[in-house]
Amino acid sequence: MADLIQIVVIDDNVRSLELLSAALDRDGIQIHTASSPEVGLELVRKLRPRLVITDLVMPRLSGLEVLDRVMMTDPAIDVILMTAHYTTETAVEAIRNGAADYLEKPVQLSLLRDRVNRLLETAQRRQSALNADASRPDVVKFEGLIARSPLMWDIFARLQRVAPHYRSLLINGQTGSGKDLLAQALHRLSGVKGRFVVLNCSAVVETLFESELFGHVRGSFTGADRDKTGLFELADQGTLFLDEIGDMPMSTQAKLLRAVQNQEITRVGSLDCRRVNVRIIAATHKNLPSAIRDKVFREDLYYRLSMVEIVAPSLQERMEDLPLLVRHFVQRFSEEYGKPIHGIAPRAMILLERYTWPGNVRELEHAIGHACMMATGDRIDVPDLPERMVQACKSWLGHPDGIFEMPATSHAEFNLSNDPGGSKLAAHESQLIARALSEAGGNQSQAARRLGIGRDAFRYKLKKYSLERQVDDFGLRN
Ligand SMILES: Nc1ncnc2c1ncn2[C@@H]1O[C@H](COP(=O)(O)OP(=O)(O)OP(=O)(O)O)[C@@H](O)[C@H]1O
Repeated sequence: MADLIQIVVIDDNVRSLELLSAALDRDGIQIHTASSPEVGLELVRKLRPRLVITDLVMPRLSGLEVLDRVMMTDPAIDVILMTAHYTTETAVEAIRNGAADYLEKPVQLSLLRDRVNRLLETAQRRQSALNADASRPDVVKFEGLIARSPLMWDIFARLQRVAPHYRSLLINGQTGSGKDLLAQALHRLSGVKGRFVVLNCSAVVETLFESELFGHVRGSFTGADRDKTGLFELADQGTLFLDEIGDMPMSTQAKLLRAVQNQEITRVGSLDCRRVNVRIIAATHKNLPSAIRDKVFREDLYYRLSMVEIVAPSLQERMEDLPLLVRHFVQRFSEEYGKPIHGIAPRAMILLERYTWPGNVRELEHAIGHACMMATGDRIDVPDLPERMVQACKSWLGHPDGIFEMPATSHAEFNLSNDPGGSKLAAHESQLIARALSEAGGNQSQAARRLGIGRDAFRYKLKKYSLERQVDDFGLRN
């Protein structure tokens, strides 16, 4: 039988304890209650529960102190705080300090059940994504984002935590790293009823910014031949995503700040204020603190937006996600183009692993799209990849046509239908390296040449697959 999930509930109001326990009671869960924070913390130390739900205001020890002590005991434990005095600021602050969620009292029991189930489910899926068979797309997907790296699953957990509470949020990350997908995920997770409205700030002419954001009335400027609804109004009760916020002119930044703070807008050429209820997600690949120093970005707007900041990691920082992303894009494009492409030749996969991906996932998506279009057989090979990448790779390999000289089929087969995320490829690659070394009698330069890769690349692979001992067995020969 699977282990029961342990939950500790702490509240000095016994009636409230009973209600919460009854609401959460279901198969697979064991609930422990404590009517004082001290007893609750003792239970936490003894049981190491999956989740702690605690009241914020209690005699002797507040919920925030309980949160602190639980984090010290085991930061992996999720803590939900409950308070009768909910504000966005305190919620965000508590989440910054490590809380998993922050609920208003009296707690709506269906909402509590929903949030608890989501937390438990994400923890479970994170575990599955990090472990074993990551080839199942449902296991390695979170709101449309594919990942198995701990870095990304930490971000997914943060998204889930802040989504119900944030009013404005900043996503920072290199171009093509998935900022747009993260913003969409946040919008969906926030549960707001309104639309997800996007403005790409780098695509708007300076003079039209205000009218885009706030709308205008007919006749307010040359060309304004009818009333126009601005994006703030379109996003009412929903989310406004301001992509490339670093490209917004200073004059518009001041007006944006006012609109975000007051949740009020005025159409250009009108005197009427309109109330709106809009959440703002801003994204940029720029370094905003340095833009503030250069006086092209307002500090007050930055602080407002970065109340919560999410950093999207580059693909280089999470290369363990590469095989999954390759699989995903090959599947997508082979369906799109109606071609029976089932995999990628090992030497092409090696090239993808060695490339530095300055354009991140978008560049990978384009590379695989290109390769699927070019492929003549049932799998992608090096010549199918964009020429620019192959050229870049040739120069690192130090042997102009080395990668082409490697056998395309021999030892390794990256097959989409049965390879769980590249582990098989790695095993084959390590065999290939070991064999080349043995055939070259332990001479690394020769073995590298046989494989058509540079010495540094060869050394890196030796280290990666812990094959250095094999070199020692031959004695060091170069
Ligand atoms: N984790 C992921 N799983 C699947 N697809 C992804 C992932 N991350 C990014 N993509 C895809 O890569 C492409 C680029 O992603 P996205 O537009 O979200 O990046 P971005 O950081 O917003 O880029 P830019 O800075 O240029 O606006 C999109 O087609 C997106 O679907």
